[in-house]
Amino acid sequence: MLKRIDLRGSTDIPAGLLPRARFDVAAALAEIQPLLDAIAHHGADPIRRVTAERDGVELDSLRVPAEALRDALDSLDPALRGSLEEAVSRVRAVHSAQRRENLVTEVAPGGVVTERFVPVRRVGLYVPGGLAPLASSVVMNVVPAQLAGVPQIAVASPPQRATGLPDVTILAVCAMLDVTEVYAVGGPAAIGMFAYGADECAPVDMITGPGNIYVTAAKRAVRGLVGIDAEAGTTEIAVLADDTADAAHVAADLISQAEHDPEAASVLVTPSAALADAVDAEVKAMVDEARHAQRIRIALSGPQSGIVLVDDLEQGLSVVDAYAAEHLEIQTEGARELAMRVTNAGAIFVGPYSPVSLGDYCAGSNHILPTGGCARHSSGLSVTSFLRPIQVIEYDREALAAVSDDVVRLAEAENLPSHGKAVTARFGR
Ligand SMILES: NC(=O)c1ccc[n+]([C@@H]2O[C@H](COP(=O)([O-])OP(=O)(O)OC[C@H]3O[C@@H](n4cnc5c(N)ncnc54)[C@H](O)[C@@H]3O)[C@@H](O)[C@H]2O)c1
Ligand SMILES: N[C@H](CO)Cc1c[nH]c[nH+]1
Ligand SMILES: [Zn+2]
Repeated sequence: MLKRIDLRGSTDIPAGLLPRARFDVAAALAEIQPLLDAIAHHGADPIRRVTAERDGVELDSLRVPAEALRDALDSLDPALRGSLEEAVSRVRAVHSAQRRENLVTEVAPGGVVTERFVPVRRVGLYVPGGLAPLASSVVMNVVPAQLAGVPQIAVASPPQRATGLPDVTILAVCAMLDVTEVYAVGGPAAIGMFAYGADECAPVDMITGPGNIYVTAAKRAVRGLVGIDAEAGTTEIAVLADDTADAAHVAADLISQAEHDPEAASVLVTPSAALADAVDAEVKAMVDEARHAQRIRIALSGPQSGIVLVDDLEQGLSVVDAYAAEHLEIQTEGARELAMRVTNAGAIFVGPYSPVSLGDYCAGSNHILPTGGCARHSSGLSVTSFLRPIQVIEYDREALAAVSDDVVRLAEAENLPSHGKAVTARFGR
């Protein structure tokens, strides 16, 4: 089911040889740009129209009423509530450590630069709810935003056909975390609503959260007007494994992420042809038993998935760095040491007992992670995603005088003498 790419004997890793989806974010952007333009010009009407067409829901108000949030929490199964609370407490533990104190540096006597970490004022958090209602993505979005001190938090998630509201567990988690501003809007329409404002929803300053390729494209389109986190699009897993790995575990992990989307990518990188054969056999046996067998089969047999054969773990490391997966599992001898040498990955899962699905819910790490190679330059969602460092510069007379000749010389070198004069004017020169 998984195609083979044989890189053994290659000295370089041509990007075109690595498994990637054919339909990319740029192509999706062309499809949804007219919807974004319509929302920018006409507000809620195009949102109502696309929601009726695609989600089968005629929206009256975009906003979820407060009583629906309360009812959802009241009806939440106690065991599920306990598991959600466990997830929240682990995510809070890890993310609390990311909070930042002001940094004060005395650059020279009397010359101080203070770096203040200021939270974004208003954020729109997207929670997927198309193929699966990702209540855990409420936790992964809201907890870091709250710890950063963001004063206004709005959440959007697609309405479900049966209720006309977002999934009931998603609503319950919003209520659990004291989020009261929730919208029954999904996909690129939600991103447009957050960016431009519509009806009751005032425009936000930043949009975060995962979603399908159209959500990702919409985030790319509005970037600049608003801030965004990484492009956290269609799920990917890469597993770097040698013959110490358990083929059944590797297969289960590849399948777990393929379950998200027919476009999801599952890639095994291994120097062991025997492991490759064993994983392939396990995958074939397991897929038929899976609840979402059809979706998984499409994902695993698509051009975005496959098994890459390498000479050794060193070449494997180069391949996974070039691929820059959202999730990278390392199931090899000396896995921790290898993990510390990886430079490009959204998150790294080390050893036989750290599967990606642990990180999806309960590791304490964040599951909103960069996809499509964006892990080369972006990172997963964190408290710092919601904080902007603002530098405050404060020099006294003596400190400015001490460095004035340098400023004048540097300004002259750039043919900007008035810059120098703005300093010397303070000393009657
Ligand atoms: N990278 C990450 O951090 C991460 C985390 C969790 C999930 N994910 C990914 O999130 C995605 C969730 O996708 P999903 O589809 O299940 O839910 P979704 O909520 O992202 O998208 C569904 C919504 O999009 C709308 N929509 C779909 N196509 C559209 C189009 N062409 N124009 C306008 N609206 C459109 C639907 O009507 C619906 O409202 C999956 O691909 C999953 O792999 C990524
Ligand atoms: N694996 C997803 C990130 O790509 C996150 C998730 C949420 N629920 C289950 N999984
Ligand atoms: Zn997952």
